[in-house]
Amino acid sequence: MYSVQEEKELQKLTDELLKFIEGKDRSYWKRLNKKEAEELAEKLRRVIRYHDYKYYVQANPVISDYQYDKLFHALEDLENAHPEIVTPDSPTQRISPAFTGEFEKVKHYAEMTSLENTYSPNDLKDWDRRVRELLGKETVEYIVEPKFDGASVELVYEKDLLVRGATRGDGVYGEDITMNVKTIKSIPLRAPFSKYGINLISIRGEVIMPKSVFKRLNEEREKQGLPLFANPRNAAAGTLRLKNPAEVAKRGLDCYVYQILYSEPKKLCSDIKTQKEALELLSNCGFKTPHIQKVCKNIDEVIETVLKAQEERESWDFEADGMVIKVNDICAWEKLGETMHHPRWAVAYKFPAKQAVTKLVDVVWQVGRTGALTPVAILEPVEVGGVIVSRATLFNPDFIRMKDIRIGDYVIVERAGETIPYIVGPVVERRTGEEKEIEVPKNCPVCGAPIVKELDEAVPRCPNINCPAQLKEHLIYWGKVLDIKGLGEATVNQLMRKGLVKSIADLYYLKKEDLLRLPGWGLRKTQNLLEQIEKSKGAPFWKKLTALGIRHVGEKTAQLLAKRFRNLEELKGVSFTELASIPGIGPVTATSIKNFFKAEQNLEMIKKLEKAGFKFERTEEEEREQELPKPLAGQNVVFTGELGNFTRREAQHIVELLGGNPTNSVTRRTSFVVVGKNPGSKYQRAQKLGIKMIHEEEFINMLKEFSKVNPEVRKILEEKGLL
Ligand SMILES: NC(=O)c1ccc[n+]([C@@H]2O[C@H](COP(=O)([O-])OP(=O)(O)OC[C@H]3O[C@@H](n4cnc5c(N)ncnc54)[C@H](O)[C@@H]3O)[C@@H](O)[C@H]2O)c1
Ligand SMILES: [Zn+2]
Repeated sequence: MYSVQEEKELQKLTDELLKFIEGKDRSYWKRLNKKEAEELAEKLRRVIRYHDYKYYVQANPVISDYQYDKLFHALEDLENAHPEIVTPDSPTQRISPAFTGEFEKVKHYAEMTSLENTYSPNDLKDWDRRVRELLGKETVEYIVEPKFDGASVELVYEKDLLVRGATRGDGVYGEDITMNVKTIKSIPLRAPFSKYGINLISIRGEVIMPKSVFKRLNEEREKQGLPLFANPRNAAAGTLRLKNPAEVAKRGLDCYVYQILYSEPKKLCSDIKTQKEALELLSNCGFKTPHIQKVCKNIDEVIETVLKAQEERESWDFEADGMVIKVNDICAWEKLGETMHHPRWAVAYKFPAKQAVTKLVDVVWQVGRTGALTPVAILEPVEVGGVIVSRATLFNPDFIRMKDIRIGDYVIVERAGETIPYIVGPVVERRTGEEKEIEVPKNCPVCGAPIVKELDEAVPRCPNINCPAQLKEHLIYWGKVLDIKGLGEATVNQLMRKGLVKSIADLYYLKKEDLLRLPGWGLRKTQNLLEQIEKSKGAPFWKKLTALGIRHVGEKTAQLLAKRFRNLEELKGVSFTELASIPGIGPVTATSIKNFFKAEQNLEMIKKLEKAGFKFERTEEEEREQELPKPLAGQNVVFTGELGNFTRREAQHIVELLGGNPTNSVTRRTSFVVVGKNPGSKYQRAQKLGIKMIHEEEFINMLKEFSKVNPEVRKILEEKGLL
């Protein structure tokens, strides 16, 4: 959507505007003439739209919320001072659209607006005064709830059944994410609304990722060398947009609901009179509602409540970025109405950001267990929300480039709950000219191997399989893939600690005497391990390739490669272009393979392995199989539904044996679809695309025919009693 050049320019404009609007108020905006006001407004709109895109669509904001709100308020004030310059597409006139384009658009039952933000008790008093004036009342009763920091959703129930879940989108239209929403355990699939005389109801809530879950997810991602989520909100929003509901289900999302948007035949105001009553109804129907929902008789009590919550929020298991104050009387909502952007009957009180400014002294690069290099900022120690912070993550080099962070800069550090402290950005105004650019090291800080970059990732990596930072992981993986019993984590730890294994190849030079000297190692155990290691020399070529742990070369890819190349020499010798053009490989995997063989350390290890008799070449059995006819060669086969005679994995394996390519999704390139019992959405998709479909029986008949030429397949069919 935005080119790198445009992004740079917009970042620069953002900084200029933030500086420019600082300390300016309504009286200043009033003094501008129409042309000046228009020009300034257009600039503000451009940067706000850009930050909306980063925040809502990419879930990757590049300025703090506080800075964003400053820009937004400036635009609001400017437009208020010059009503004639307002355009219908101004961000103040509508909720920023957040459509990925990957889901179907649906219209909400009622508009899902945003909230007005306030930052101090005084702001709240002003807001209360306006509410009382508009309602013509001495005092107004409010209700205070946490402001959950997640992704807003609309849930629709018809005759007690959950029929739809949608994102907020642009407030009027959202995206249909029903499949994903259904995987969230705290959202009931059936809720007894009919007991309360409701046939149809649309409710609003927030899907969040609990802090504890978020922490685990990021730890997991770090292990896998995947980019980390900056905070639970991004993680929740990102998860809801996954295309695979099974993956969503694994992520441990939670949901709190806090508003009835629409219901029938029971109506808001006439039947459901207060927000408190609405929350109780939702709770009685089995939903999670805010754990704080305090009714306050006036604004002073509200202020007391929000300040108390501000103290306690660290102990909540979800992230909240403030509290929401609503007029309790629902009939008053209509009287107060709303702007294009937010209701007048509710307001958010934002907790002060846990931010601080300090000096970036240095950047060190950490090598993760998968070889990923992560830049870590070394800071002059500073207190952020009650904790002393001296290190913060800079995520990856792209992040550093995007924000133009330099060594010696004063930087804004933010910490949100369980989140690792991170750098929001530099304080450009405080630059002296002495700052230095941050460079990605050319060599691994742990082992010295030249650093490589994969095509699809922002992370630089150390490609050396024997890099001390990675060796342990690789040894365990090696043992697992080659089925070396006894080479588990405990043994690997022992071998590494005693210095017996400094490289994978060392496994094949282990001596009986050395092992016997290890605590707890008798003759049996020692012999077993040595035998297992010896046996691994006879593993198929494709398994040996898998064991190398080259990024993007899992079992399937390794099998492809082993079919194409007889040995490692052939694979090493092939050009990038040729490698990348093999179906199922592509440029990303090809780059990764080439990178692997670029590291001297890896080549040396392979030599050492071969010297010990561990040969990277096809076994006789693999050669024989290679010569069998491949009747499904070049065909992409998809399975849907349950098969009676095979597991999904078995069926896919048979297709592979016959030279075919089992894939998981139906596209125009699919050759045919095998349909089992209760087929899923792939069935409809195949129908729509006019792809050939066969039933399991036909599939088996086909296999019977092929088994005449392929003994492997014959063996499987015989074992299953199908021949
Ligand atoms: N940093 C950036 O680049 C950037 C960009 C765009 C937006 N933002 C931030 O997002 C804000 C706008 O986002 P927004 O429109 O989602 O508004 P918001 O997050 O400030 O507040 C409104 C949201 O609060 C949620 N909410 C949580 N608990 C609630 C409760 N109990 N009752 C009612 N609503 C509740 C709702 O989903 C609602 O959409 C901005 O003010 C800014 O802080 C930041
Ligand atoms: Zn290294």
